[in-house]
Parts: sequence; structure tokens; C-alpha cells
Amino acid sequence: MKIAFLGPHASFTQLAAAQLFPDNELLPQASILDCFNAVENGEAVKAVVPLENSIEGTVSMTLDYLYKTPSIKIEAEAVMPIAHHLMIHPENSIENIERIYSHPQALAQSFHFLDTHYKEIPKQDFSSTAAAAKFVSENKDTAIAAVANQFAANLYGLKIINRNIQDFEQNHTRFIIISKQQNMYQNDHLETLGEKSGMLITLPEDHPGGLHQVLSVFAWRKMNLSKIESRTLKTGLGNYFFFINVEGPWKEVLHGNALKELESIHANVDFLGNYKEFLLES
Ligand SMILES: O=C(O)C(=O)C[C@]1(C(=O)O)C=C[C@@H](O)C=C1
Repeated sequence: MKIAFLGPHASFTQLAAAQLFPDNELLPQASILDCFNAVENGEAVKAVVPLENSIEGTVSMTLDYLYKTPSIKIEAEAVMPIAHHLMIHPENSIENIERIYSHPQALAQSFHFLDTHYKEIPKQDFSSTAAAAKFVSENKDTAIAAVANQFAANLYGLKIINRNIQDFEQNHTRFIIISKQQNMYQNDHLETLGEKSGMLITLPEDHPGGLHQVLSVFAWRKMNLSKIESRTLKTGLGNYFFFINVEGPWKEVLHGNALKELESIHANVDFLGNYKEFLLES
């Protein structure tokens, strides 16, 4: 079975995918969109993509493609500790760094460190932390640095000049397994943190109390919401869809009266799956 992931090798997403699928072929992709496309067109059966970080919040691209690709569902969530390091080519020195590259999430998670110690040095977005590390290793003649993980430093032969530069020591990213089936991924070797359901909800038009009505469907049934995120529909200011997580196994309830109630207030519900959350090692 082929599993797509945001590459190249030694990205955080690969570290997550390797723990979730130790016996499968991992296919590196250049972007989160490519991961969705690989699953959509059958090149890969599943993909692992980042969804949310404890410092920087939601990975909006993942949320957008979940919304845009209704055939794609969620099979599991996995939380992994994230440590960022600043690294350079071993033939370069720290004094002459002219630019720092990384994934925008990694730059944002290390913003205060970089702003305090490397304020004047331009930062530039890259498709992933590992892609930035690879680029630094291939360009020893330019004085550049990357924010990436220990595995990237080892794989691409880079020297770490600052360790653990994330702005909060406790830094975790939540990844999801996506696929076109609606399976519940199981793994007895990983610690399970809980079970939840995910859905995307859109309201027909902005009206007073619309979101309140949706939330009350869950509140009256004492269903605990563990996440609610609004994201622009891109059709105009004020138009949103909502990504909602409800704790526990509750699919039966949703397909019963709760779903009818949501329909009666003209809410559109795209059920993403009933899945478990696992804990990964860094
Ligand atoms: O750039 C990487 O290495 C990734 O796997 C992406 C990503 C993300 O998008 O959140 C994954 C984990 C970290 O939060 C930083 C970057």
C-alpha cells in the first residue's frame, strides 16, 4: 500500500507517516495539495498531512482541501512532539548567514527566537522544513540556514547551531491520515489518546444565531466539542465553513435525530469520519 506524505525525506510529516505506516511504501510529495491529489487519483491509498500545531494553530491548506475534496475522509489523528533546530552547511559559519529558510509553520513556531537572535536576517518560506534543509545542503556557497529537525540535519549533513528554538518547549503538531475509504485506522502499538468524529458544516446564509443553532444540537445531547475552527469560504467576507470535532463515538447519533435537526436548520454537514487519536514519538 502506498502512503503519500509532505516530503522530502526527513520532513516532520515523514516522521509521523513512518510511525503510522512502518511497513508501507512512503511516497514523498511536494505540497499538501499533491498529497490530496495523490489520494484522489489513486496514486496513493492514503496520505499523512499536518492539520494543526499547538503554537501556530491550524494548517489552513489542509482544512481548505478537506472542504474542497468531499471524497476525502479522515481515518486517524496523530499527535507528535515537534523540536526545531537552526542548521547550516558545515563549511559555513554562523556569523555570515544571509537568509533563513523553512516551512511557514516552522518559522512561525520559532518566531520569537528568530526575531530576538536573527532579526535583520530575511526569512523565506519553503515547501517543508526538510526541503529547506536539503536546499541548504545543496548550496554550500551561499550563506543560508534552515529551520528543521534532527533527522534532516543527519540526512542532509548539516550542522546544528541552535537547538530547540520553538517558542514554547511544549510544541505538538496534529497530523491526519486521509483516504477515500471511511475506515477507522487501528494500531495496537501506539498509545491511543481518544476517539472523536470530524465534520465540516456550512450554513446556507449568515443569519443571527446560525452557529448557535448548530452548536446547540450537540450541547443538548451533552456531546463535547474538542475543536471548532471557522475558515473562509473565499466567496466573500463573512462567509465561513466550520470544522468541528466531537469527542467519543457518536456516529449513530449523528445519523439519527441530530442529523435531522441539523438538516432542519438547513446546515450542510460533510461527515469526515469517526476516528482515533494516537500519540507518536518525536
Ligand atoms: O515542514 C515539515 O517538515 C512538515 O512536515 C510540515 C509541518 C506543518 O505544516 O505543520 C509539520 C510539522 C511542523 O508543525 C512544521 C511543519
